[in-house]
Amino acid sequence: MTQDEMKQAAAEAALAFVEEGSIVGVGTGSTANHFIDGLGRMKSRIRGAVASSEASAERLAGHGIELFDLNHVSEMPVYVDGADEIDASLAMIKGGGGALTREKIVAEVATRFVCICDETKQVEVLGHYPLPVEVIPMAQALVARELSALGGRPVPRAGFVTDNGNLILDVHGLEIRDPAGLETAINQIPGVVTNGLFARRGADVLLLATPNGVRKLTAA
Ligand SMILES: O=C[C@H](O)[C@H](O)[C@H](O)COP(=O)(O)O
Repeated sequence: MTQDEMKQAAAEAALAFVEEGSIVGVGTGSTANHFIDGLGRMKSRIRGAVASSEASAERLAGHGIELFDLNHVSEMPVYVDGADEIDASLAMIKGGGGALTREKIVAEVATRFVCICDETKQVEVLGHYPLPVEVIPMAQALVARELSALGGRPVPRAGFVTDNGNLILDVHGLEIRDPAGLETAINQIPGVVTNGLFARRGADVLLLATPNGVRKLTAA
């Protein structure tokens, strides 16, 4: 089974978490794309979706799924998205595709966060995958210095601009023993929009695809 087939299997399993007549929170990335395609097949059974990126909005619209402005949505039973790394407590690193800020906003409104991953994303300690930090451009040098002081090696993502018009610093070399603490600490740096740690609000359910099927894990 290829990695992409595993991503698809996790995404298909997440369709069971979609409630009839609801507005669905939709993530970004190659795994979320499989979920969007599945959602397209059941579009008559949902009201619509809130997208976490321009790319996902375009794919959802391509399936004829109605898009809702988050400002007009007060109830969203589920948010479904992939991750770059996930640990046993279901804390994650996200933002490999640069969509971390909108993902965190949409996820916050949802009652339940369902993470869809292939087994390569599961780790004991977060941080091998570089941690993305979205930064307001004029603060880039300041934020880079502060991230270095926290023990990381920030590298600007060359030629990349987020959907919000900002930059991404990918922070290498972190061994993240306290994900919620580091999430808060980085978000305190002036000029940081948000960082890719999803620990204060991690996943509630992990659908982890393996060659032997999809395992369901829930947060303790
Ligand atoms: O910004 C992108 C997101 O956080 C993605 O959910 C994450 O990078 C995982 O992407 P993929 O499903 O393509 O591995």
